[in-house]
Amino acid sequence: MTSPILITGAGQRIGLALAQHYLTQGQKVIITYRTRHDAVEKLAQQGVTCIHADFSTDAGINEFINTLKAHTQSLKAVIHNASSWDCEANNPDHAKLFDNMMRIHAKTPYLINMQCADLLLAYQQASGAAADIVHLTDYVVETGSPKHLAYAASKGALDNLTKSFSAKYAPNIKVNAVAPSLIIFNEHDDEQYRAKTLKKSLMGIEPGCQEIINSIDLLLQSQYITGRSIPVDGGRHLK
Ligand SMILES: NC(=O)C1=CN([C@@H]2O[C@H](COP(=O)(O)OP(=O)(O)OC[C@H]3O[C@@H](n4cnc5c(N)ncnc54)[C@H](OP(=O)(O)O)[C@@H]3O)[C@@H](O)[C@H]2O)C=CC1
Ligand SMILES: Nc1nc2c(c(=O)[nH]1)N=C([C@H](O)[C@@H](O)CO)CN2
Repeated sequence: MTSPILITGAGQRIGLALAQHYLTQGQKVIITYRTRHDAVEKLAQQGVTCIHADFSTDAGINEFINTLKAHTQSLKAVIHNASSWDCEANNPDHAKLFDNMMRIHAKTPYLINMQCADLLLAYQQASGAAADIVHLTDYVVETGSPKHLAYAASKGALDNLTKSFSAKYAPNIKVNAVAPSLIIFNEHDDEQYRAKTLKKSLMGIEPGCQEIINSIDLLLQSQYITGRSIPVDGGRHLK
């Protein structure tokens, strides 16, 4: 049984780099995308199962889960990558912002993990190896964020779900998190913001997606690590 790896929000940036990495390794890959970027077309041409999913409503989450189950009977891993880095300054309706952050960063992974565990168990029973769930959280789980309060709280909820799901699903499914700080800038980030951000870590670099790929590969290759969060933050906690 060649069980696929599911990566959510893989139409661009880190999720796309992950999809390309596992595709190159000959691994079956399923991705979700919200916007059909050109990169999604290319992934589809390369044999990746690309499922449209908008996790901004409960119905959208449930629709995706039903579509996923129509595409596969097993999963080697689920990588919860889909995310929206929204701030209070740009979202005056704070109640709506809070709901949106919690839905994309906590409710979506929660419902997928609750309703798709059977697919992960099918992989474990066929292979004898534990399946994997990986949550992409954020360094701000440790510190909070005065400019992204709802975002940070929702990533904190996802960090806590890592511990709960690890205990719930062990030993057949391992559940871990990767907690990045700066990995890649956004195109609209100006020079002042980039310079300020680079100074926040000891390493002082924009490391790129390979750092996340390396961290997730470590988790997928382990048969022992579970319930943990790998910080990928350039020593920001010591600055
Ligand atoms: N980039 C960085 O430096 C850092 C990243 N992280 C975390 O790493 C992960 C990947 O980061 P990055 O690649 O920058 O992520 P992006 O900001 O590029 O978002 C990834 C994808 O999530 C999708 N998405 C957003 N909202 C929804 C939704 N409601 N329904 C479905 N899909 C949605 C987006 O779709 P669309 O293409 O339609 O917009 C996008 O393609 C995220 O979890 C992020 O929080 C943490 C710290 C630093
Ligand atoms: N979904 C996203 N989450 C985050 C992003 C991003 O671009 N998309 N970027 C960051 C920053 O790089 C931050 O870690 C450093 O300023 C945080 N989360």
